[in-house]
Amino acid sequence: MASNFIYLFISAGCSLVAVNPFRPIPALYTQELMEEYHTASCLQDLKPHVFLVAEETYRNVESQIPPVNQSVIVSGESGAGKTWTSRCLMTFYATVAASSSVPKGSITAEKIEKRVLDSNPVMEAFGNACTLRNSNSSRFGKYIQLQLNRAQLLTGASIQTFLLEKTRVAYQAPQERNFHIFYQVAKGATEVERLEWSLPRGATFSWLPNSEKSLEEDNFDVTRKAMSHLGIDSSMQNNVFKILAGLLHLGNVGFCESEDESQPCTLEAHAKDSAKTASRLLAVPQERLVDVLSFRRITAGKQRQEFKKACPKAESGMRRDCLAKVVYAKLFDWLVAVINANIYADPSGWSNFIGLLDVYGFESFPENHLEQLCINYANEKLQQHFVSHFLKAQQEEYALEGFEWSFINYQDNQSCLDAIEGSPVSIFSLLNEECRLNRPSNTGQLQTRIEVALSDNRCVSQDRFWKEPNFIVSHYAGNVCYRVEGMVEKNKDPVPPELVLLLQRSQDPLLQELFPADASRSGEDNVKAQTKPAVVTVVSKFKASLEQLMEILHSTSPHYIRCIKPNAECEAALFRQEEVSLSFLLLLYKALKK
Ligand SMILES: Nc1ncnc2c1ncn2[C@@H]1O[C@H](COP(=O)(O)OP(=O)(O)OP(=O)(O)O)[C@@H](O)[C@H]1O
Repeated sequence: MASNFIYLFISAGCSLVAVNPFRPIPALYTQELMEEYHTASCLQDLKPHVFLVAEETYRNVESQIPPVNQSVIVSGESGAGKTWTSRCLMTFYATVAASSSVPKGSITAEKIEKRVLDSNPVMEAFGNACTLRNSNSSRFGKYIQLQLNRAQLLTGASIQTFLLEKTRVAYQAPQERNFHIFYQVAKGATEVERLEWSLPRGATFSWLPNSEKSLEEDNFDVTRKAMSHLGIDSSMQNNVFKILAGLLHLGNVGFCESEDESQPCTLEAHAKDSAKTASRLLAVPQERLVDVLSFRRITAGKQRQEFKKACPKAESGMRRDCLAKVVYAKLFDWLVAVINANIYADPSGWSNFIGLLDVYGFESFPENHLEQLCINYANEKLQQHFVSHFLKAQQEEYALEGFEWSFINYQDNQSCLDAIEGSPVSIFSLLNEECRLNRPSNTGQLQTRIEVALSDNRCVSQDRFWKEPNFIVSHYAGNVCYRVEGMVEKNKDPVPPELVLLLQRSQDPLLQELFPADASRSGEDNVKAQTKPAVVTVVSKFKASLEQLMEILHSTSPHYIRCIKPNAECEAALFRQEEVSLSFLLLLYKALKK
């Protein structure tokens, strides 16, 4: 890694491999180099580079040979450089697609490119966090469609996001941090804002761990400026930050164990002030806030009478966390919608697109939950897509060069996908059934059901030495053992209706927009009406959005950029053969089992 060589091609340009140098190499990303790739008469003569993929896709659109629309699928493990690579691609398109052909006096193209690029710092502030593996790790998947008109100019864009890791709002693993935006607000607020949001310097918040780490990402000004460019004015921004400050205070609302089960838990001594501030910032009555955290509503009998039951300490804590998660998730979706509204181009204004997909890589931790199952399922889907195109490109290359070859009869990962999402029975269908039956979840029983129902599928097994109920899925990238405990609850992702009602009645204009009251029903009726919601589970939603994405990808001409992390420590110029070769092994051979 002494040189600046970090890119190489495999398989007839079908896939670019990008090795993360973990140090800035400005010479690799200059305007001049961009220009060189953009104006080259023969792209084949140029060195592999992310700009080469960008230019190739751009020219493919210009050539109008079907499929005209292009997609660039950027993959790799956490910290491998996906976000960096996606940013490079966006910068390239924003530069070349807004070049000389813009008519004098027209600022539309420039405006749109600026907005598209400004979506990055905003999305990263709200959706990225410092983890053990990457100090700016994307905690959501992103597909951005860059829309081009007949003159090949960028006229608009749209962003689709997947599976935000919202649990991070209320729980951060040791040495990890919450989403960047919380630190930006806490560190960057002005003195006036500090007073307004009750954020004195040096204040401590349980949901703001490791704030002493100073990261480049803790730059509030950059986020604010980008939000302004995206049409979010300063009063709306303040509204957003006020809610975030409210969530930080909510995180400090701790409960004491109650000695009498029939009585609610009391607030910890210092938590009273936090509850007061949180309720002020979220514009909800303090007693109501404490009440919904301390009591569960139960409706029973023919008359659907409502009872209140005091929650034990752990449940009150869970309700507090749930409140924060639902607010943050809605806020994130709202932000994406606002960004989309500001970068959107009317369909009559564009004819083709280049889509960039930046999704979380394959995950395997000592303990794996529903989130990892969804992430790894998405990676299986993309792997299947990759393998089919990789082989196609390989065989076309052989044919072109006149090699004699016989068709590779590769074994794809269909049986693994069948195990996860197949019909009539799969892990997803069994999880959904448990949610539908709405019975007290019995993890041992669910493990047995998975074991029996999928006994014919060689991709599913159990770790019999682990006493917790589990199942192992043999993914293309390796075996992952998933913990059954908590999966059904996470799949339901329930939000107690009284929490929603609290937010619907907030006096805060943004919360009112995020949680509109059901106009057909009033007051307490709402609680009863919402006690039996139709269950749309997490896996069903995720599967549906992924299928929609795959449909788009299948309709485009795909290009792959596989980002490689050369060492786990994120050290500059350190290339660990054994770690890299493992990545290559996965990349090149695992998919091609004969
Ligand atoms: N081409 C590059 N040149 C210089 N630095 C790079 C390059 N690619 C990545 N990096 C460095 O590596 C870090 C991690 O990259 P990045 O955040 O893009 O990883 P990622 O694959 O998106 O990770 P995650 O899945 O956790 O979001 C970046 O913050 C940057 O410092």
